Amino acid sequence: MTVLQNREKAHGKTMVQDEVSEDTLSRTLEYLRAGYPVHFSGPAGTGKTTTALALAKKRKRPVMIIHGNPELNNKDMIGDFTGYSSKKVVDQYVRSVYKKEEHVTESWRDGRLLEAVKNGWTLIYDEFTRSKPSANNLFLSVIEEGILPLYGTKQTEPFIRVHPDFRMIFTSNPLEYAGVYKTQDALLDRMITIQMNYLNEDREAIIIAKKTGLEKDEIKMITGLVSRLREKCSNENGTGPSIRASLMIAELAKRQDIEIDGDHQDFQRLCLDVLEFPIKRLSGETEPEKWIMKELKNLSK
Ligand SMILES: Nc1ncnc2c1ncn2[C@@H]1O[C@H](COP(=O)(O)OP(=O)(O)OP(=O)(O)O)[C@@H](O)[C@H]1O
Repeated sequence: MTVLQNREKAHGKTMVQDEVSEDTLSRTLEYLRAGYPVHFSGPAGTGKTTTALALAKKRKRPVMIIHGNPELNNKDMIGDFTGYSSKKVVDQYVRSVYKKEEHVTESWRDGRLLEAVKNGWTLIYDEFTRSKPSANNLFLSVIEEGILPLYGTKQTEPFIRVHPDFRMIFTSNPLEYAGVYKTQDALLDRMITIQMNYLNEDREAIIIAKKTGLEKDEIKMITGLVSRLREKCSNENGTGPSIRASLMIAELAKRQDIEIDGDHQDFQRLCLDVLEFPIKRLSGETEPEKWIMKELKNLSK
């Protein structure tokens, strides 16, 4: 279970903000305040989780994170009995009298959703479409009726009421991604979906400069290279490498003191290592090294 007490840095996800992302955050914060769940949807590496964490931090409430996966079920969400605890008292104070009392109780552990709902926390449900749609049915009652049904839990109450401070932020990848389930329309209909897309090379360079301490102009060579390759991939009806690839190249070049120069052999090797496989995988291009080397030529100093 992941509970963040207003600590974005715990995931290394400190958000670098500019005017556009500040605007997104302030708009979505208003939606949350009004009680609507917010959903960030878009390709991998477009900053959905980073934005969700920064938004949750703005509420200044503890944050519970659930990561979507096909194994997730109602027991993870609501809770489960974890076993038995027993208490036995044997009283032989009077020798001729033998008195034995035994109490057995079941031990209950709250699930993640129940805990967040009860305490009025902010819930981030990251990549929620990776869970089976049936596991997400509970959210319909939470959003629509303001109750969390305690199905099949042997609890005496049939449901608990949602705390008035409880709020939800969802993130998801597009349906074409491997391992993503189609979400019930009824659930999508009840949230405000913000489409996230790749940032342009300038905005990516600002983020990476802040994260690595390298000069923005140098980083722009990397983000330019990656975004041109991304464009080529999308022309082939695929998706391309994300900001993560640019971040890897920048961090590794800095760490190994490699000059950011398209003619430099070590830099070429690094770019090929980072980019060849994702381009091949995402676009289906059989000779990605040719694309990369051609773009690197334009980066010569
Ligand atoms: N505004 C930003 N400030 C700081 N870092 C950022 C920002 N946007 C993206 N990043 C960095 O880019 C990378 C990808 O971001 P993030 O994990 O938020 O993307 P995502 O859309 O949730 O990806 P996925 O769908 O693969 O989970 C991370 O390393 C993150 O730290």
